[in-house]
Amino acid sequence: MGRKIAVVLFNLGGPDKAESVRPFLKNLFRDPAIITAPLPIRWFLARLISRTRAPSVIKNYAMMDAGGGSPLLPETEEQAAALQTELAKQLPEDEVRCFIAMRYWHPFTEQAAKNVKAWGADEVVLLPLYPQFSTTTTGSSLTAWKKAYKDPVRTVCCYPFEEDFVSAHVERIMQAWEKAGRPENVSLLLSAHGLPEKIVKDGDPYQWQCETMAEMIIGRVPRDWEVTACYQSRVGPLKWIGPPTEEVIAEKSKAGKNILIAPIAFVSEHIETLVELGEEYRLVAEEHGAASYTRVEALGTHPDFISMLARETTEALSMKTPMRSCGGDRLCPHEFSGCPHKQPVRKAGQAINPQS
Ligand SMILES: C=CC1=C(C)c2cc3[nH]c(cc4nc(cc5[nH]c(cc1n2)c(C)c5CCC(=O)O)C(CCC(=O)O)=C4C)c(C)c3C=C
Ligand SMILES: [Fe+2]
Ligand SMILES: [Fe+2]
Repeated sequence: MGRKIAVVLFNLGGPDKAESVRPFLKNLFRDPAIITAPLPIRWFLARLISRTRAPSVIKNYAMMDAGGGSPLLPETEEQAAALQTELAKQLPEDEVRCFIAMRYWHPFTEQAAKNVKAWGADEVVLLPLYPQFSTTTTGSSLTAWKKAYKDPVRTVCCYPFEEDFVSAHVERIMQAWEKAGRPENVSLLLSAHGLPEKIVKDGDPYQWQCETMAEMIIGRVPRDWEVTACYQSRVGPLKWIGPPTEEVIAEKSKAGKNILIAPIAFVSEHIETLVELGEEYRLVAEEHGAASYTRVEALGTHPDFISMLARETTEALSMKTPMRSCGGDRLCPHEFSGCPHKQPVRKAGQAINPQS
């Protein structure tokens, strides 16, 4: 008799309809991983920000073809189904089921934990749909999971340097370039969701992982392309990491470039790709005279991405330690105290090999 293996896919979650936008935002801004202020202040800020932000955000959600809500859940369900099929092939002796655990909207992490328990899993693998580790995303989901599920689990923390993951991105980029008519004078923007600078200064490895991954992509696209890693979706008054995607678009547009823009920290389509990259930033490019503007699609169920997720899962199942990165053990250099691998710690300055 084989094992019952639960693979829990972490994602952010998105409102399912216009009325859910405000409570969804409230959940997000109440999270201490997002706003670090003490509890009463955080709850006050969450109420305030969700109330003031909701009207404009509702308009943006309405621009997508998802009934006033986010397409994130159906997109994640497709990925879960594809991964379950792939894992069934790779682990024919076992029974594998994928569960979705969203952080700020249904199906919530707590519900996913109950479902995993009720199913009677022998093994649980936590697999974030965030390729790069951030304390604000995977870290926050891990905290919520640990509160809800007390039995031992295995965790894949991140996979930003996985060969198939990087090459799937390069394939999507080259396909978009072909579809745009193979223009010359290209400026490729590798855009990731931003973070407040303070979170990175406090040891969050997300920016380092995004930019090291961007270097790997740069090595694989035509040499004459200009490539810039940049950060989108700034929220609130704090200083965020940069350069901001919007500013890079304006600058490259003024120079008459053919802009290709690829999301490198999102693996599915949602408000940040369809509306922000697809609509808002397109207007910025047009306004500043870009020769063309092409949005590269997110990976979705790209077969190489799904088989990479399956491989990470099976590797995690065969490891002696409960936490895995795409490099096996700890990927992040010593200075990133936010890395969830506490042991072993790399010494400062020790070279890393992203592909090892
Ligand atoms: C790479 C993944 C993400 C990081 C890092 C991240 C950090 C982060 N996000 C906010 C605030 C918001 N994010 C919102 C939407 C959103 N964020 C991510 C991913 C990351 N966030 C995704 C996938 C989505 C889309 C969800 C969907 O509904 O489709 C939103 C809601 C939209 C809006 O109001 O603009 C907010 C707010 C902060 C403050 C933050 C780091 C501190
Ligand atoms: Fe976000
Ligand atoms: Fe790490």
